[in-house]
Amino acid sequence: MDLNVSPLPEEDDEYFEHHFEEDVARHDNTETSVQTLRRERDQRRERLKRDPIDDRPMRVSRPLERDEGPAMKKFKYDRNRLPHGWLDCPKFGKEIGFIVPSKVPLDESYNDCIIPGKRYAFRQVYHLLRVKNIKLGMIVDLTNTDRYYSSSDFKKEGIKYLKIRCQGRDAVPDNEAVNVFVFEVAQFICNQNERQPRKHVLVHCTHGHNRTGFMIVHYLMRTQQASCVTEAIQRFADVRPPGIYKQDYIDALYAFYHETRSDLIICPPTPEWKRSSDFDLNGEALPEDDDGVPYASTNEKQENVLVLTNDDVLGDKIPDQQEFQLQRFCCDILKTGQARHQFPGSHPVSLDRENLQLLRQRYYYATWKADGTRYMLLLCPDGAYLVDRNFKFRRVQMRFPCKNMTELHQYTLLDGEMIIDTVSPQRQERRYLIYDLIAINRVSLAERPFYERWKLIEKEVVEPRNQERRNMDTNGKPPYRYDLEPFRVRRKDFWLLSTVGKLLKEFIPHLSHDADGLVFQGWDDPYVPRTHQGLLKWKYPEMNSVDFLFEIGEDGSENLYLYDRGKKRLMDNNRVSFGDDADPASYAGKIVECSYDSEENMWVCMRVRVDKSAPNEFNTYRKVMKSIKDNITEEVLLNEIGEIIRLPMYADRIQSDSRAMKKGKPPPQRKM
Ligand SMILES: Nc1nc2c(ncn2[C@@H]2O[C@H](COP(=O)(O)OP(=O)(O)OP(=O)(O)O)[C@@H](O)[C@H]2O)c(=O)[nH]1
Repeated sequence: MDLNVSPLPEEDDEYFEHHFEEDVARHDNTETSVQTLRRERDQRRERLKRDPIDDRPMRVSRPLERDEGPAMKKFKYDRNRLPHGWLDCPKFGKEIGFIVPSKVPLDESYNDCIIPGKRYAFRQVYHLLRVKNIKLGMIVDLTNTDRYYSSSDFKKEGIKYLKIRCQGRDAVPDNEAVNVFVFEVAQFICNQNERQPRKHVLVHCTHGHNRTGFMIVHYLMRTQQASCVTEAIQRFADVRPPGIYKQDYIDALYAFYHETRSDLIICPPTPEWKRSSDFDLNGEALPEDDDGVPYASTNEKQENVLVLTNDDVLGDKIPDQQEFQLQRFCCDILKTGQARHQFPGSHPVSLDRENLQLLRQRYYYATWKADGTRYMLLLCPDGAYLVDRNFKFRRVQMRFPCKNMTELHQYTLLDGEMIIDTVSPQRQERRYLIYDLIAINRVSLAERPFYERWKLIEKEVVEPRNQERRNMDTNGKPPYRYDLEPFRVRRKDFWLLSTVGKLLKEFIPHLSHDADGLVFQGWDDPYVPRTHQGLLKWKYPEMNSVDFLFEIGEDGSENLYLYDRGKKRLMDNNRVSFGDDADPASYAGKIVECSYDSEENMWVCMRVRVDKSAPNEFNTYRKVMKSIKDNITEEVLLNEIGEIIRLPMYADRIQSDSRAMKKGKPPPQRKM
């Protein structure tokens, strides 16, 4: 079938005038009716200007002729056609909390096509809700077009209007759109003055079933008004029968929340009012989305990503305002004051001859320096948020029950490294290695000694997940599938200094992920945000590195920059090599991590840091250079540690720690 869908803009005005005259001729010629008709004509014209693509007529069942004739007029008049099945689709459902699911209200310009009893514009919405004693405070429009009504009057009425364009049909709303929906609706409902009557949120797509139901199910899940997907889908179906009637949407919800599909949920058949209109005259489904907008098929299977990398972007973007709130929480808990845009995570300094003395003065444990991507992880009841080094948050669908096993964590803040374990040549697993716990359920632990925080990681975070998983396994089919989460979670191990030799020679070479050195962690230290002079990192000398900004000057010069108190600083006399075949121009504007080649007296680019947007501070560079010059080799380090552990202060504490471990407390050493 030849579908001609191109709008004919040059003929629009003529078309509107023609129909205006026809309409006037059909009505009595009173001033009011002419005025009403003129207003309707102008509204149609406005809508077309606003949304020329979406408003064009698409559903034509025969080829168009280029001449002006009755067929053309009929075709053009279709631009005000009703959405398929709209007329007989029930207007709105019962409230679910403070949300009312609805079909799209169509403004007065559609009145020609709707007999009075069936009209459903915002005038009718206000009236019908008033009868039910419901006050409307917010409208969420999930349609993919602006052709149904104008939103310009809502502000005057004191109603918040939110447009989230969702294509519909085969494509479920994307994860970012869901994040916006849940955040905005929750903000609106929760921030209302409790002493005043609560206002409701009207959510509509075209018919108020699939996209609307999908969003509401997400909302119920994330606000914990439903304990599982089955319950949420059922609750929506109860208030807006028959609920979601697209199998793909139901499957996507189960998949998103990592739940096994329940046999209790059977996808209802397409309602009668929709079915009859889903086919064209030839009985074929038309290639349109639910709003009559052509859509690109999303059925093409996404390529399976076979190789995991540390640069993969994990999780989904969240609204800026939500990000700001979460940033504020982290800064408040760590008391980092005004600098809210800066990542507040603790950062170690390089080991050199000077700070090596700290190992003698304070009690340290050691761990391998896992080489993946640094994230803090903020656990909220509505999901978990990965916090990267740029202090950007992305939502991941993870489950973190509390120790009491009935609630989920509410603002628990972790710190750790995301690594990729190569389990076998064919199998990789992403794993988050937690090495610190900064807050539990909004209570800061930052002042508590490290060893307490470290113990609590297992008790409060890891063990409840494992226990729930075991319980589910013994109860039969688990509704929640931990194995489908985007990464696994484990506490990172720390060892007595006396085992550093073993750590370097036996443990690190057999690790199933990359490691680039050691971290020395003060066992009694509080959590220190940003640079922590007492937290020490030792890197294999060839891995000591600096992150530069690389740029090519107008004269073709290759320049390395650092930051010096926030300003770009050119590092004169520092040269970089990218390898024989590499084109330096392809690195321009990027942050490059470089190691130092002492023989050639130049930097060697190891990789591009896509996780960082700024180079190292000059101060960091100075420390790295010092540690390169000091050249603390494995041998120097082990000799030094050999002496330290014989010091009385260390020997005593090592003994008491070892005794404590033997008394049934889990030893920190564990095979991976
Ligand atoms: N504190 C701590 N950090 C660890 C541990 N294991 C791995 N790391 C990582 O080590 C990083 C610090 O080492 P750096 O070599 O400075 O890491 P980097 O990402 O290259 O940082 P820059 O050189 O400053 O850009 C931390 O940000 C963590 O990502 C650990 O057990 N404890």
